[in-house]
Amino acid sequence: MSANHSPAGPQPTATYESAFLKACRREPVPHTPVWFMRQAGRSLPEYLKVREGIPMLESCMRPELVAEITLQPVRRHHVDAAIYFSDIVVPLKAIGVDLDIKPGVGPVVQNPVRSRADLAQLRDLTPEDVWYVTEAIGLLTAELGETPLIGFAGAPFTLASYLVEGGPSKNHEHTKALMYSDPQLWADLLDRLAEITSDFLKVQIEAGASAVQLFDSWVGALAPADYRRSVMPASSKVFDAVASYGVPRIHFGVGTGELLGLMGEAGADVVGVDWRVPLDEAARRVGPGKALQGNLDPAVLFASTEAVEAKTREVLDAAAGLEGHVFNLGHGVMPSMDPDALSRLVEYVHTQTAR
Ligand SMILES: Cc1c2[nH]c(c1CCC(=O)O)Cc1[nH]c(c(CCC(=O)O)c1C)Cc1[nH]c(c(CCC(=O)O)c1C)Cc1[nH]c(c(C)c1CCC(=O)O)C2
Repeated sequence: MSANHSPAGPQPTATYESAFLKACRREPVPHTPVWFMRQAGRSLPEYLKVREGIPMLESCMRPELVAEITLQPVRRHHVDAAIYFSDIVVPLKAIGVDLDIKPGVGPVVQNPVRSRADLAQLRDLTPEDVWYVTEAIGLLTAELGETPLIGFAGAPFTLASYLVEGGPSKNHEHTKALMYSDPQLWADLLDRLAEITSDFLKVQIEAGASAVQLFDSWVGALAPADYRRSVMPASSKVFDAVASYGVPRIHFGVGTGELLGLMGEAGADVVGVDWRVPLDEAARRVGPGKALQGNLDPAVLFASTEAVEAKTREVLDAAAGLEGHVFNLGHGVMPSMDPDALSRLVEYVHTQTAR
């Protein structure tokens, strides 16, 4: 376990004093820190080159390749944080769930989880199951210097959605059917996923990740009362499980305008906001004591440089009164984006917010 991340609490280091971690802790920053969800990936020619012929899940299990792909956007865009290259289904694959990531589709699960007997697929995760994560993070922290590394995991609801549907889904119909018709099985499934997710995040923090993001990408499909009753206990369990490490915990979902307060309450230090709610309004919904992350509409990156700057200015203006702000897109980088536009955006935010 690295000295930086002992349960006794983080020690002051150059990484600890980075703009990204300061913003997460709601401390004054030299400039607004920037990173992008899905910053590593198909928008970068250097990514396409090193991934050539290697299936997605296999690439997540090769430490040198993971380190290289994670570093690519840091070198190119000068973002303020790296995000560990992996996928939300990696811990499920690691415990033996029969699944694959199909290009252009996403995660596909061979035997969807729909009955109590299906829960047997979900055994505990051990650090040995994901040895490559520990090894890759070791390589990364050595290379990254003071740039913090963000670890991540899928949140119980979003993982459950893939497991129950068997693949990507628009309406989450099997998932919601299970949640409403068998609340006990649903609660047991989410609790199981919370355990696996907690253990997966602990591996990443103990290897050297200085922050974690819990992706609940699809939870915006739920009404607040259902979120509170059927999802929040499992997400809270994950945040509680890693609280003692003292690293910032970020929580993000898409279409979560009505859930922002509850997602903060679940135990996040930083609440991620998509592009649908301006950050000043998001801050009112989340309440005091939390930093916010976001929230430029990713599609803006397809517009002219002037339009990108004008829309970015709107985000920065709405963020002016926040306790802490990490600049990001409202969702991930898309494969067809121009990487140069992303590099220019990082520089624009840095120069506009230099203090
Ligand atoms: C829902 C979700 C998934 N995976 C993830 C989420 C949550 C974030 C979000 O809301 O976008 C998380 C994820 N997946 C990936 C990362 C890498 C780190 C980063 O942000 O830079 C992260 C953080 C790599 C990836 N994960 C995936 C790719 C693309 C596959 C490839 O490059 O061959 C990458 C770079 C595959 C994947 N995996 C998933 C989808 C929907 C897809 C896209 C399928 C496709 O369009 O081909 C599931």
